[in-house]
Amino acid sequence: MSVLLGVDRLSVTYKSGTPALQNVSFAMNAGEIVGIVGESGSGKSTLLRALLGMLSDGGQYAGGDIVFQGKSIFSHSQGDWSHIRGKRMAMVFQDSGAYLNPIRKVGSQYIEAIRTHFNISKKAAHAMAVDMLSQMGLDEPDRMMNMYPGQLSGGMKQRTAIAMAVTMEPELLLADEPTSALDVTTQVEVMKRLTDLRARQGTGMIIVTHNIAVAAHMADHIGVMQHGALVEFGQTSKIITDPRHEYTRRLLDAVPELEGNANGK
Ligand SMILES: Nc1ncnc2c1ncn2[C@@H]1O[C@H](COP(=O)(O)OP(=O)(O)OP(=O)(O)O)[C@@H](O)[C@H]1O
Repeated sequence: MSVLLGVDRLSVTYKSGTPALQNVSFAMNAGEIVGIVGESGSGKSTLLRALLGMLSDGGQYAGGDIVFQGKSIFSHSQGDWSHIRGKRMAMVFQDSGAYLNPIRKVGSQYIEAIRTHFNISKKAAHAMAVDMLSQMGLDEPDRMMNMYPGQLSGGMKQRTAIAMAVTMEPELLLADEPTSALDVTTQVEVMKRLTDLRARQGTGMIIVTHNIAVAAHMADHIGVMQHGALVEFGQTSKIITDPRHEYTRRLLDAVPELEGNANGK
């Protein structure tokens, strides 16, 4: 398997002085799912934004390197990088669905997004969009294309946003709490669709979640963050059965039903 992403001693600080990432290192292969867990403020969102080259205001790289498909992201020109972003690497947020343009029909914004990356007809883009909406488990995707975002439920909007992000068949999908604003049934459904997508398209994913049980269920590797540091990173089965770090044990203890819980609770 080829290495998709290598993160080497990455550090990020905010102008406020907060060291948000401290010497974070890990690597993942193409088509793998990595789950990143940790408490609020531990640096999970900062990590995803840093990987995408999109630190929020006041954030700056303070050391280290990010190598995506064999090339440091810092060696790309701005233009090349924005092309990579959105096609080979895509991101979805907890409330991505809320960012759909409310005054344009779903279909017209979806088709436009596809055609900025693929030189294809509107008709072909329409077919691609409908196919991906149905793969995300949305009924009547043809009808949805003619609707405005305001006519869709929160779950439908979020699934549409995820569909739009993965239509370009990115090699890496960065997902920041992609389902936490959804009801539990929809969460399970969307997570299942994401694992199906990996099986079908070989999409590598980094999924940030508060919930180590979700990570344990989906991910091949789990990374645990605390105070900006990646305190533990390893194979999911190993992290669950033999956690090295006290903080990981505490996270696992909070989900007693998890199979293989180290303490057997
Ligand atoms: N734009 C910003 N300016 C200044 N400090 C920031 C900014 N964004 C995040 N931080 C700080 O950086 C640290 C890491 O924040 P980050 O949002 O990455 O954590 P997180 O693990 O994603 O938290 P959550 O689970 O609540 O989203 C925190 O101390 C936070 O206060």
